[in-house]
Amino acid sequence: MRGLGKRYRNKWAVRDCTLRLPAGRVAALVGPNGAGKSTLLHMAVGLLRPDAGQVRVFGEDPYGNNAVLGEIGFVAQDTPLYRDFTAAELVTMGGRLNRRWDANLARERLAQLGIPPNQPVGKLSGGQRAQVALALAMAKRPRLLLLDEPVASIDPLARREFMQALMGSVADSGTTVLLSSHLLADLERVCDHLIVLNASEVRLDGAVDDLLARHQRLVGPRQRDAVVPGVEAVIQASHTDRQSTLLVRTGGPLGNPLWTEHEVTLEDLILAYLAQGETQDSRDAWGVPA
Ligand SMILES: Nc1ncnc2c1ncn2[C@@H]1O[C@H](COP(=O)(O)OP(=O)(O)OP(=O)(O)O)[C@@H](O)[C@H]1O
Repeated sequence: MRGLGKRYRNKWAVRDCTLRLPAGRVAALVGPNGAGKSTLLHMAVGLLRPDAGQVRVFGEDPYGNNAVLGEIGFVAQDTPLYRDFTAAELVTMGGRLNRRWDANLARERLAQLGIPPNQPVGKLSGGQRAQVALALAMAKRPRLLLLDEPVASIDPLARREFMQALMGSVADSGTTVLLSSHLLADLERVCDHLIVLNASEVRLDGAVDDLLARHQRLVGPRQRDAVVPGVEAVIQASHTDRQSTLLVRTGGPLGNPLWTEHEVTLEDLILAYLAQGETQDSRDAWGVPA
């Protein structure tokens, strides 16, 4: 994605987004409600046409491009399916519509999950429907798999099982995965790349290991607006009467005797970048003072 943007009327839902997904990895797309995650995914899968910049999938523009769409699996947030079809019929239909179709994979997954094959999917529970949609997306054996909050409605055991299956499929087939989710603990286990989107813009993008190595929590004597040598940016600061705690981006260890350095977790990092959101526009729209 280069300078990618999408506007609804005069408001940018995604603005100036430049990033590259690492092939064969699982990347997490994280952001608060309304940050622009679904809009970004819809542009990547060719369902929305960008208003600025460009997105390329395997070197091609995905918009209306059937050749490249054959390589992409996508499960939208509301897991849309033809509701009158049974899961078994959908598996058969997938075989007619896709070049590489692993019907056995879909059947095995759905059997293991106890999904009834002969009931219209409209009559399944929301979580069961999500399982059917995910099984179909995996059976397509896509080179790129985009999932918009895939596990939000699935129970914890099935969620763990799905994440493991996802990792297994990446390891076996080299699929590149981008998944949006609010469930940070799940992401911590499976994702090796992170993209944080907030207020329409990419705030953080990189390999999880690198990002964790480049951020630290510093605890030291209370200093408002502290300038600590070697710190590139203060992402989040909190203060008590005596002590300041800073989540910072650094080039490496600081070795500053005033500050103790602590490692951060992926969850710390994500929450710190999410907390940076600007709400002034929203306050203005509601006529509520800051
Ligand atoms: N069809 C549309 N028409 C107008 N505005 C839209 C439309 N779809 C999305 N938006 C706006 O674009 C912004 C981004 O929405 P988007 O659905 O991409 O966010 P999201 O990060 O996926 O949110 P969530 O986590 O709640 O699913 C929001 O401000 C939303 O109100």
